[in-house]
Formats: sequence, C-alpha cells, structure tokens
Amino acid sequence: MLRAWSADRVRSAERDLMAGLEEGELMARAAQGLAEVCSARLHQRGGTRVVVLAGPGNNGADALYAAAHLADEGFACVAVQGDWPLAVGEPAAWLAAGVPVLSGDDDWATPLSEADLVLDGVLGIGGRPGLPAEAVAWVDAVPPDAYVVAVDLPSGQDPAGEQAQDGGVYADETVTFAVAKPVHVLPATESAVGRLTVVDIGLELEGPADVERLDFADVADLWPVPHASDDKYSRGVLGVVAGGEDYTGAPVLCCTAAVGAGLGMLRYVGTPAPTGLVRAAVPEVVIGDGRVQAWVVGPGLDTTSRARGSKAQLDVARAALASDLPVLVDAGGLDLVKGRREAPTLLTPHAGELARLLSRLDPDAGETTREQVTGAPLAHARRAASLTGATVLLKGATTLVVPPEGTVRSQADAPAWTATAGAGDVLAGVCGALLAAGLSPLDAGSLGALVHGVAADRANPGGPVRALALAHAVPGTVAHLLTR
Ligand SMILES: NC(=O)C1=CN([C@@H]2O[C@H](COP(=O)(O)OP(=O)(O)OC[C@H]3O[C@@H](n4cnc5c(N)ncnc54)[C@H](OP(=O)(O)O)[C@@H]3O)[C@@H](O)[C@H]2O)[C@@H](O)CC1
Ligand SMILES: Nc1ncnc2c1ncn2[C@@H]1O[C@H](COP(=O)(O)OP(=O)(O)O)[C@@H](O)[C@H]1O
Ligand SMILES: [K+]
Repeated sequence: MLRAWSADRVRSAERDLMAGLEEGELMARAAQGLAEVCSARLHQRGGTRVVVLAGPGNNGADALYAAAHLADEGFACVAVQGDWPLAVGEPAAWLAAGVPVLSGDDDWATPLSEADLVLDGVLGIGGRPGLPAEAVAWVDAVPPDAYVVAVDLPSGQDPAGEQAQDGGVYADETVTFAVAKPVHVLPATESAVGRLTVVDIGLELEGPADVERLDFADVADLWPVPHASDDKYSRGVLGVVAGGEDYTGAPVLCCTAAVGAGLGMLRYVGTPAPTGLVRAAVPEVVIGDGRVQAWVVGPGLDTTSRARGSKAQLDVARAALASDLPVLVDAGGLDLVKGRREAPTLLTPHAGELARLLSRLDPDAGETTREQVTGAPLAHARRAASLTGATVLLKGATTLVVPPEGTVRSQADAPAWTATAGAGDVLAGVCGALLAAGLSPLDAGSLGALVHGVAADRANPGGPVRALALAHAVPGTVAHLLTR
C-alpha cells in the first residue's frame, strides 16, 4: 500500500526527527538522494547539462544542493533565480560549489534551451497553487526533450492535491522525500507528477495516512478467495438491477464482469429486451428478484422509462435502496438516491453524475457543474459522502474512493484507453461482486478499481480496449494478481 501524508503531518514529523539531528542533516539527505536519481537519469539518457529552477524556499535549496553534487560528478550545472533571496547560500557560494546562479537580467534562456535535465525547485510543500511570474516564463521555455525532475512536487500544483491548477510544472519524474504527499496521488494534481520516486531520508510517519493507494500486493490480502467449505450461497449472491428497453448493453457488461470476478451467484432484474440478451450472453445468471447479499442498482437504468417491465424493475431498485443490504448505486440509479442510507453504500458517479447528484441533493448550495467537480474532485466527493452517508467512488484517470469519514483511497491503475463507453458498467460489476462477498464499500471500491484498471491494460496491452474485452479480462487478471 502506498500511503500519502499531508504537508502538515510531514512537517510535524520532521520537527521531531530534527530535534535529534544536526542542523541541515535532513536537507543534506534529501539533496543527496535527489542527486543520485538525477545522475542515474542523466546516465540512462546520455545527457550532461542541468538547469535548476531555484525558488525562494527550501525546495530551491534542495535543488541547489543536489546540483552541487551533480557538478562534483562532472555535470554542467546552472541555476536560475527570480526576484527573491535564496533560502540558503549566496550566489557566490553556489558558484564556488560549481553552480553559477543567473538572475532575471542574465541570459538564462540559452542554457535552459540546451538543458538535458531541468530540476524544478521553484516551490515545494510550502507553495500555494500557481507559479511566481518569473517561473511561468521559465516553464514556458523548458525545451520539450529535456527531462523534467520536480523536487518534492511539480511547482505550481496544489500540495494538498485538492485544486486543479492551470499552468504549473508537468514533470517527467517527481522525487519526493520520506513519504508521498496528497499532491502525488489525488486526481486534481496527479497528472502533473509523472513517475514518482520516494527517497528515504530516515523520516517515518505513523498513524492513519491522509490518502492510501492499494498496490498489487494488497490484492491477495483483500480478495475474497473461496474455501473448500464454501458453496455458491456462502460466497455471496449479487442482485443487479440494470438496463432497460433503450439501454441493453450495460447489464450485459455489468453481469459479465460480476460473474467473472468470482461470484457465488448473480440474480438479474431487467425489462424484456436486456433480459433476453443477458440470458444469452451470461448463461450463469439467474433471472428475477430473490435473496441476495448485495445489490448493484443503476447501470443503463432509465428511471423515467414507461416501457414494459420498467415499473416492476424500478420497484425492485427502490426496495433494494430501502433495504439494509449493501448497495452499489451507479449511473441512472443515482437519480433514486434521496439522502442518507444507513446500510453500506457505494456510489460510483463520474464527474458529470456527481455534479448532477450534488445539485439535486443540496439545492441551497446552488447548481454544481462538472467543471467545479473536476476542479476540486476531493471536496465534491467529500460533500456527497457527507450528504448521503455513502462511500463515493469518483471515476476518472485517478479514481477517488471517499468514505464518509477517515482515510481516502485513490487508484490510478487504468490506461487512458479505459475512457470508453461501458467501462463504468464493468467497474460496477466488479465492485458489486466484492460487496456481495462482504467487503466494505471502501475496500470493494478501491480493490475493484485496481482490478478493473489492470484488466483494461491486460485486455490489450498498449492499445485500444473495448468494455466487453475489459470484462472478459477480469477473471484472468484476478488470477494473475493472486498468483504473482
Ligand atoms: N519537510 C520535510 O520533511 C523536508 C522538506 N524539505 C524541502 O523543503 C521544502 C519545503 O520548503 P519551504 O517550507 O521553504 O517551502 P517552499 O515550497 O520551498 O517555498 C515556500 C516559499 O515560496 C513562497 N511561495 C509560496 N507559494 C508561492 C506562489 N504561488 N508564488 C510565489 N511565491 C510563493 C513563500 O512565500 P510566502 O508564503 O511568504 O509568500 C515561501 O517563501 C519541501 O518541499 C522539500 O523540498 C527537504 O529539504 C527535507 C525534508
Ligand atoms: N483518462 C482515463 N484514464 C484511465 N481511466 C479512465 C479515464 N477516464 C475514465 N476512465 C475510467 O473509465 C471508466 C468510465 O466509466 P463511465 O464514465 O461510467 O463510463 P460508462 O458509463 O460509459 O460505462 C471508469 O472506470 C473511469 O475511471
Ligand atoms: K518543486
């Protein structure tokens, strides 16, 4: 499991550790680790020229100390400084250490245009979202083929990972210290981070993290593997209320994925057309209402339909929501959510669906737009979790899973090819199967998102993936992750 801690938690752990260390020791360790990573990349990529973008705080100091190590190794290093004093050392001292520091009046554009590696030390965890004006010009001038290493985090991005920011650094790699921070794993900012490397500086953090990310090793701990004593009922039966006369594909995708994830049994409740298709495509499915351990309500469900069978189907959907069973609510089913539910509940909206849900459930707060949700995904998911008492899984390149209280999970396992119609129906099936097996909404959502993302990749590594292929890749992916 990857754990991320907020800047405040990191700073307070740092204070405790520093009390027993010589002044500057932590920064020295950070700079040493950073220099080692940069040196390795320069050797791998065959470059020799390094430009440091040096900000006013300790982040700039980390980058300058790392550059001094790189200069010792023989790399050609130059730093650019804005209209601020450096946090550590005067330009003359850095020059003596092999790192000439250029100011805004010097010609910084030429060395930057020739850089093989750019070390972004403009802002770290003390930064507010957005870049100082000088740094905007530097970032614009970074040559496209230079390898950009962000120190601690890509400057200009929100260290808390809460707000998306236009502009700011987009790094090829981010070298952070001790532990990951929310900026590295939350959806508003993760796309700017690139490859994440965590350098050990001897700082340990304890207690619950602010954000967790499941990795492959967690699958074996969490996945519900049947025992010899199990039968199909003890493994968990899932009910799926999905599809309608106009939306016939969603239930096929959802049921294919749920059965493939290893259910004891699946009961499907639909209208005539999708029922026929589910019967044909997923012969394991039992048609009709009955006793289940959890429900999936919503993929392809049109709550306004007057087609034959719709009313009876909606009655089952409403009864599921009124029951004390775990329910996953997706897509059209979200329109049936009226407020708090006490039983375990997992809502799985994408950004547009979350905006619609919030606008309806919290009209006093005014209309919520999709852009507002993508600009501040965590805050909006938290609001929905607190209004409904449910765990909210907000889909996207980085999928957030936000329980009503406690540590948030974030998964980013899927290739961008996964952004394809029907992929969400598959996710609902996988997560629903896990709810039926007794997992909490938090575990079902995050583990389901991980397996879904890996299945998308395995369905056609490096190329396009259709949702049905993703669903068919689920059983093999589970086996792969359990036996690796
Ligand atoms: N803690 C640890 O464990 C370790 C920490 N280490 C390192 O320390 C780094 C944190 O250093 P830091 O606290 O000096 O903050 P940092 O981000 O460099 O700069 C803050 C300065 O920028 C300014 N400023 C802010 N936003 C701005 C904006 N948008 N536009 C313009 N200016 C802005 C702000 O000014 P002000 O708020 O006064 O306006 C202040 O002067 C951390 O990321 C890591 O690299 C490691 O060495 C060892 C272990
Ligand atoms: N850029 C992306 N990279 C990776 N995965 C993505 C990306 N965009 C969307 N996804 C994933 O694709 C799925 C899309 O689901 P959804 O929007 O509900 O589609 P549908 O309703 O058509 O099934 C979700 O699992 C989401 O996390
Ligand atoms: K930085």
